[in-house]
Amino acid sequence: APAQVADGKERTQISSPESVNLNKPQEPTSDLCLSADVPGSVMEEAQELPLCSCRMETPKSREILTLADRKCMATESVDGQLTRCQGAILKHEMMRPSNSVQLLVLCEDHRNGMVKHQCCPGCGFFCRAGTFMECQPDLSISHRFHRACASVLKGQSFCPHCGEEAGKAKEVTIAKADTTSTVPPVPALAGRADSSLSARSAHGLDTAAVPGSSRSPTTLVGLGTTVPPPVLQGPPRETLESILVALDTEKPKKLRFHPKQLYLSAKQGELKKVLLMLVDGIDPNFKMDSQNKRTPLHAAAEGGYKDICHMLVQAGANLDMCDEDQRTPLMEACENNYMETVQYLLRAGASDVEGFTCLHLAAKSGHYNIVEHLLSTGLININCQDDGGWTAMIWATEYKHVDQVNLLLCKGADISIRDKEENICLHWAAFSGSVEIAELLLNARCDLQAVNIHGDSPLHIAARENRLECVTLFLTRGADVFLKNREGETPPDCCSHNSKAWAALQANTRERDDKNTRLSRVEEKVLQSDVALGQESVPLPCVNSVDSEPHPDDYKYIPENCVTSPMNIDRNITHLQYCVCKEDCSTSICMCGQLSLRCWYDKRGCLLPEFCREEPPLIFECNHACSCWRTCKNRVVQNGIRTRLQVFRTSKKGWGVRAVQDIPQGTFVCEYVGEIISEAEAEMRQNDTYLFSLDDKDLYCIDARFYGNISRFLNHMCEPNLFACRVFTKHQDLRFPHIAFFASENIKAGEELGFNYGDHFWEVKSKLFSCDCGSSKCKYSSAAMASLQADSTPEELTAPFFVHLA
Ligand SMILES: C[S@@+](CC[C@H](N)C(=O)[O-])C[C@H]1O[C@@H](n2cnc3c(N)ncnc32)[C@H](O)[C@@H]1O
Repeated sequence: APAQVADGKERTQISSPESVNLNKPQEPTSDLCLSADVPGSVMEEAQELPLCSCRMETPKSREILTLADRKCMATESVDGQLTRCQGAILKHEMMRPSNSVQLLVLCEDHRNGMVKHQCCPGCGFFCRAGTFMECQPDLSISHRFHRACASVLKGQSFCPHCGEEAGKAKEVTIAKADTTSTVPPVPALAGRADSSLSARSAHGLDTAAVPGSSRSPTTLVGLGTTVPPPVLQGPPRETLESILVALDTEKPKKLRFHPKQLYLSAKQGELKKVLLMLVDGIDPNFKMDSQNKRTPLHAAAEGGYKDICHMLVQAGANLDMCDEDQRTPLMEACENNYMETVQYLLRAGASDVEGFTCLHLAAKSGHYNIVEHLLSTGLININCQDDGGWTAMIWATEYKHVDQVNLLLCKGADISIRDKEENICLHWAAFSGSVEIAELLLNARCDLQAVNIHGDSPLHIAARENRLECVTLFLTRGADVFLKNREGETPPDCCSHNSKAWAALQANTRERDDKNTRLSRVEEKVLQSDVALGQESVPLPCVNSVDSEPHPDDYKYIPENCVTSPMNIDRNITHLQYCVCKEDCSTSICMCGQLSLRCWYDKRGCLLPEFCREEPPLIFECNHACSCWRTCKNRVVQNGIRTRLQVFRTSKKGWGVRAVQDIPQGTFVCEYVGEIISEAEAEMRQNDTYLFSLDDKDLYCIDARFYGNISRFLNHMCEPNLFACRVFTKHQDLRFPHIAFFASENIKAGEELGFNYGDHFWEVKSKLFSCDCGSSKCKYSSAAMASLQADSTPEELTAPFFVHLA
């Protein structure tokens, strides 16, 4: 059942469709600015306030020296105008103001400036003339940086040298100093990136330019572009690919960044940093061990940073790399509803994985547009099943995404596909209680009678989950309320008795029972005109309108108890109490009232209203030692069956007995007749189905298995309409009373007759079957007995039981 299936199913809680819409993440656009608007948790994890490294030296690097042509690599920025120093180098140790810019070999003048914090840690350019910010933590030091290069954390700006609040820094302007040589302005990276992207667009890829590409070089500098000067001396329109290739050959061997930073920057949408790191040679396919071996492309796709995805792909990121959860970057974008990123990745050649696919994820997450787009590519199999056998239709159904179910139906999804436990999507609609989806599926001819490996139909599931609307829908569509699963449970057995679903199922069961009864009257077959073969005062027919079972003939009908071995019943007439009434024991002079022969019957032969049914007294009827007439009113049970009864085939309990006429309360209906045997004999009998104990100590009992009358067909009822009394007639041997059944209420013609078999019977038998009396107060249905079963010992299963007087 989905309850069972669902236990095995990976069940990540997701937001409801409503909350998904409300909280729908906006597709972010990458920006060259540091991502101060990245959610706090991500930032905290990733970003620490940087402190400058202006006073650190790094040993010389031969490659850099070659690149720098042994000239100072310092760049002065004066109000956006960049100039290169190119002064002579005395010391080869390299310096830089922060680890986010390239290491530089510097002339003595700039080495001094660096140590005095005159180089901006954000962009790596010197601030020695023009307008810039100055933070002065004490009188002896001043830290210079560009306003736009301030460190940003949680929306607050700080001095990138010391971390002081930038608010405390002041803007200073210093007159333009002489420069040793002037170089042309640094060409904008965006110009090259543009051409690179256009080159890709020729191959059908996204033509989106690097954000900020419209900015002027000055603005870029102001924002702190950190592309190192040597690289920027190339032709202004070269492609990104050529930059990367060039850098790959020219880059210093020692990397300036840890590969983890690429992942974190990709995750935070820091395009500029990503670019810088890629240029610096960081492996775009680096796998984060602490993040399930996810790659930067996973991180960028998860955040919907399409441009970063593009950069990573350009730099060689593998589109179909799976993390430890077998998730691809495309799946990340799908799950988080980033349509543009999904479109980009698909166009870039991303493919879906086997098993749990993007389509499953999008269907589960309720992203209609993504599902629609995935299907529109024609690359995705709409019916693909994941490792639980679940299809996108099943996921959308379980998570109640009605629109998606509709979409999948329109696109031809197969609704008969079974998962690993053989549930179809209608089981899942029942499980989640989505009546709207259930109706859509039924209208699409989904099989209402389909059962899973547990034998559960969708109605079983809806009942178990107390999904009233689904229960009602299924019942109106003709679901079988009597269908038993592998545990022998019908749908009503699956739900708790105070649930609304149970009430609905019960009402339906009765309705169907009534209908069956009405129909049965028409189609009923009379199998035997009289099971008693004329031995009773009234004929007792046997009918069947349920199945093809012939009338029961594996017993001998007897109208009175019999013995098969001597019981030594005391039949001595002198041992009898008797009355001396001269008439019919109804006159005022009747003495029976003073004897134990007290008459409990009214003149119709019914028990008097004051008769205690809960603890019935022994009834002594008048006998052949009495002086009253044979027709006296204290003789009822000994006169045998007078009520019109019928043996009939029930739908679930084998044979039963019903009234053919209305029976007033207190009427004697029939006696439990059979073979009187001892307890020892009963112990040896294999079949204990028809045993009825004659006393509380189980010394003797009646077995109606081989010899019996119509009472052997009376079934158990939790709300019985018969009750049993011990009655003495021709003998008064207290060990061997007659067991007589009287009507405990007014009974209508057609009603089944039954008595309460008692707790002892069900304690033993509930391990083998449950009660099908159908009463709303049933104590022994499978559900009600589940707890009792746990308490019983296995021996009880084999012990014979006796039906006792309740
Ligand atoms: C004394 S017999 C009653 C007649 C029986 N139905 C037959 O076809 O012979 C008792 C057996 O009937 C069945 N039975 C009686 N009452 C039942 C009930 N409420 N629910 C399920 N089975 C019942 C059980 O198999 C029980 O062992």
